[in-house]
This record gives sequence, C-alpha cells and structure tokens, in this order.
Amino acid sequence: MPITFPNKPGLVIYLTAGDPDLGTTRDMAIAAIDNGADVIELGVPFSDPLADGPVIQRASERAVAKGTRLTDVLVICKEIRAARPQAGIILFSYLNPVVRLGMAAFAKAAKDAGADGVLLTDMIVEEATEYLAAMRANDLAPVFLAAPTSPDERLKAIAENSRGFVYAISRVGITGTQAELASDAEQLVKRLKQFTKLPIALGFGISTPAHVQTVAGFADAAVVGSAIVGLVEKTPAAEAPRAVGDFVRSLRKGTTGA
Ligand SMILES: O=P(O)(O)OC[C@@H](O)[C@@H](O)c1c[nH]c2ccccc12
Repeated sequence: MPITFPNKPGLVIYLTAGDPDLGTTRDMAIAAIDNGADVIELGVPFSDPLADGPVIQRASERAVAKGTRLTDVLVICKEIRAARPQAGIILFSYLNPVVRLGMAAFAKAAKDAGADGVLLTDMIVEEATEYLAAMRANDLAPVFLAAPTSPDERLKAIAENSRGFVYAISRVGITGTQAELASDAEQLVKRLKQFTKLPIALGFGISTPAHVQTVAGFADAAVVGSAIVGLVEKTPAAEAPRAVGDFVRSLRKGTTGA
C-alpha cells in the first residue's frame, strides 16, 4: 500500500521490536494505530545501534538479549498488517541484519510480511543501487534520512530516491528526548521541499504534544521514538499497550488529527 498521512500532522511512532517481548510490541503497535498513529516504524533490534541514544540502546539490548531476530520482527509485522490493513508500516533496521539475510530475500520477505516501506539507518543513498532495485521489485517504499549537515546535492538525491516520505533529522547527533525542538529543523524541511512533493516527517527529540504542534507548523509529520520507548521501559508489559495508546492520543491533543 502507498504510505499516507490521513491525520494532520501525520504521526510516526517508533517501537523497538521485542522489547519487552514480541507479542507486546505487536499489541503496542495496534494500540498506537488505534489512537492516531499513521505509520509505525518497527525497529529491528541490533547489538551496535550507532545512531541511537541511551533509551533506544537499552531497549535494543533487552530485545537482543531475548533473542529477537529480523525474522521474528517480520512475523509480528505480518500480524500487525492482518489486524490493521490501513496502517502504514515501515521496517526499520541497521544494514547488518538485512545483509545477513540477503538484500533480495529481505525485500521479498518484507513484502510478504505486509510492510509498506523500509528505512535502513546506515544505508546511504550513494550506495543504494542494489537496495533500490530490490525495493522497486517488491513495490516497497525506501525512506532515507536527511540531516541538517547534508549539502543540497545530497538532499536532492535523498528526496528523489525516497518514496512515501522523507525523514528529516531535526538535529545532529543521536536519538533522544529534549526540552526544545532544534532550530535547524524548519530550515532543513524547507530545503527538502525544494526537491520533492513527498511528505516530510521530522524526527529526533519530539516527545510532547507541544512539540508535535510546533512540527505541524512546518512539516507534514512528526516521528516519536525515545519518548515511547522510555514509557515502555517503565511500564509493566501487560499495561504497555494501553499506556502507549494513551500517550499517542495525548500527542494529538490540540491537533486536527484523530
Ligand atoms: O527517539 P527520538 O528522538 O524520538 O527520534 C526518533 C527515532 O527514535 C527513530 O526514528 C529512530 C530510532 N533509531 C534511529 C536511528 C537513526 C535514525 C532514527 C532512529
């Protein structure tokens, strides 16, 4: 399915799959969708998550320690797809687990699992020929990350090769919550808009309803990761889906979304 953002602004929710366990991740994804998430980023846990701040690193460690593998994440992807046919689902991974499976096999498995798109954090657009071919062959949307430090010609390549949306990183550094949204963010979204009509989703440091409202002023969607993963960390598994659903609903307060 093509990725769409029915709500204004769009809301993308990141979950580390397998934390606290795969069944709970599935139920949290469904609760997030039912409370206004347009797109779920289903994160494949990885032992060396370079771009991640401490909250997501800890979640990844817990999920890896439980033995969560890419193939397990594909299983819950399929379950989420079956439960909520209309939602956007992006498989979110570092390159390493994907390369181990093989790019072509991964793309086919992602399609079979009902994913709409893929985001590989450490895949750079300049080296993406095989990846892009595999995405195209399986009608999957490749999403690339754009950073405030990227020069215009990189932003252009990122925008032209992304499908579904472009992920704009609000600041240089690692994932994690912060009090104020970075001032670079609006400028980056403007620069990307020169090169594409695709929706621009802004991520890194968005954790409150006020942040989401601010983002709505200049971007098409907000990505929320660490705030959700941190909530999951401190909530007993049985209560986590409801807690995530309530939090997602609160993020929408004051917006025109669901
Ligand atoms: O955690 P934050 O600051 O809310 O940012 C979203 C982010 O977590 C999610 O999209 C993400 C998780 N791991 C990443 C690695 C690279 C880029 C983005 C990500």
